Amino acid sequence: MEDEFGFIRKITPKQHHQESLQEGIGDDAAIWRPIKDSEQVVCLDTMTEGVHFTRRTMSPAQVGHKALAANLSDLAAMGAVPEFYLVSIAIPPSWNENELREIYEGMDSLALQYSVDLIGGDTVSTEGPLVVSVTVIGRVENGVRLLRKNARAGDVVFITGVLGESAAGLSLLLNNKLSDDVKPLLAAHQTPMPHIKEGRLLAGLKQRIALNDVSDGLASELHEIAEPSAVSIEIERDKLPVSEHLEKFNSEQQLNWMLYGGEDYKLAGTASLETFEAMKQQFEECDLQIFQIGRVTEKQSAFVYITDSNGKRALEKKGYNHFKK
Ligand SMILES: Nc1ncnc2c1ncn2[C@@H]1O[C@H](COP(=O)(O)OP(=O)(O)O)[C@@H](O)[C@H]1O
Ligand SMILES: Cc1ncc(C[n+]2csc(CCOP(=O)(O)OP(=O)(O)O)c2C)c(N)n1
Ligand SMILES: [Mg+2]
Ligand SMILES: [Mg+2]
Ligand SMILES: [Mg+2]
Repeated sequence: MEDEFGFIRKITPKQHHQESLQEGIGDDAAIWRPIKDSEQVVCLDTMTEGVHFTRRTMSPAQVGHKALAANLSDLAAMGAVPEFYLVSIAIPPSWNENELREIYEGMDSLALQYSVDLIGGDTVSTEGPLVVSVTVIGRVENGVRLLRKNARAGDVVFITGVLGESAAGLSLLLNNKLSDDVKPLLAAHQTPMPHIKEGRLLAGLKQRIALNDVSDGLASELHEIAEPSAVSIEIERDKLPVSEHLEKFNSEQQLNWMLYGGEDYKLAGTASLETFEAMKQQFEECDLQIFQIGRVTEKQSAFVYITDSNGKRALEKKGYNHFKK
């Protein structure tokens, strides 16, 4: 690596897509003009080598893709349109300049699909593992609040896609079981696509909807809705859609990945039956998936249950947890 200034020059975009951008990379900070009648939405997620990826599980371009995708997924869970992103990267000596460029290429090609502009960041060296933090900024129409606390008794619980593929992909990568037929599972882990379009459809309904993206696993995300909403949630085992790519694994393994695997980046939420019917119709028209998997109940607060042929049991708030291993 020559020096950080040369590196920054190389990763600076030659053009931008958001007309609201006034000043991007190159000064002390970026400036943009918020669009009328909309509110700003912002979030940040980090990927650390050894925790979120290893050299064996992900290529540099995939690390870049996924770091941005995980953030876009949080904007999707707020129903927002993504506009800008910033990247902080802490670089150990073991990563060369080509690999770092590939990380940015991975981000860039995903960013292009949503016309999201890179407008800043920070570059530092470290003796620790590689750490990439991405901040994304977006907008949502005034007053749209797809909040975790919005669930109410009687609501339908839904998800916008199948779950468990990413965890299955990770398991195959870690156990070196790589054949052509598992490629979709590897892709689910390495290059997940955020459900921006789904989030925008949900925002467009202008109804009360509780929403969360699935980063830590369905069980954990449903608790994150149940707790602030002070409701309980019951899902049905038989209603959880099983990915065709998971069919060859046994039912217990499938369920474990679906409930606790995480990094699916699909959306999970609740809405009234009436809103859900409207949702279903719009998703169908756009050829997008949505599945009803359960109901919100009012009994005891903040429990999540699953029912199957053996009856009903409580689901722990288990899933990926950085401080419990
Ligand atoms: N270190 C931190 N400092 C400040 N806020 C944080 C920090 N970590 C997480 N948060 C905030 O806590 C909330 C939950 O974060 P998190 O569980 O990471 O959500 P998600 O799974 O959607 O990424 C978010 O509002 C996030 O911005
Ligand atoms: C090598 C490796 N081991 C384990 C995992 C699994 N994993 C790491 S972090 C994580 C959860 C999601 O990351 P987090 O930082 O909690 O994102 P957030 O919930 O803030 O979006 C999972 C399932 C992985 N991706 N790679
Ligand atoms: Mg987070
Ligand atoms: Mg989230
Ligand atoms: Mg998490």
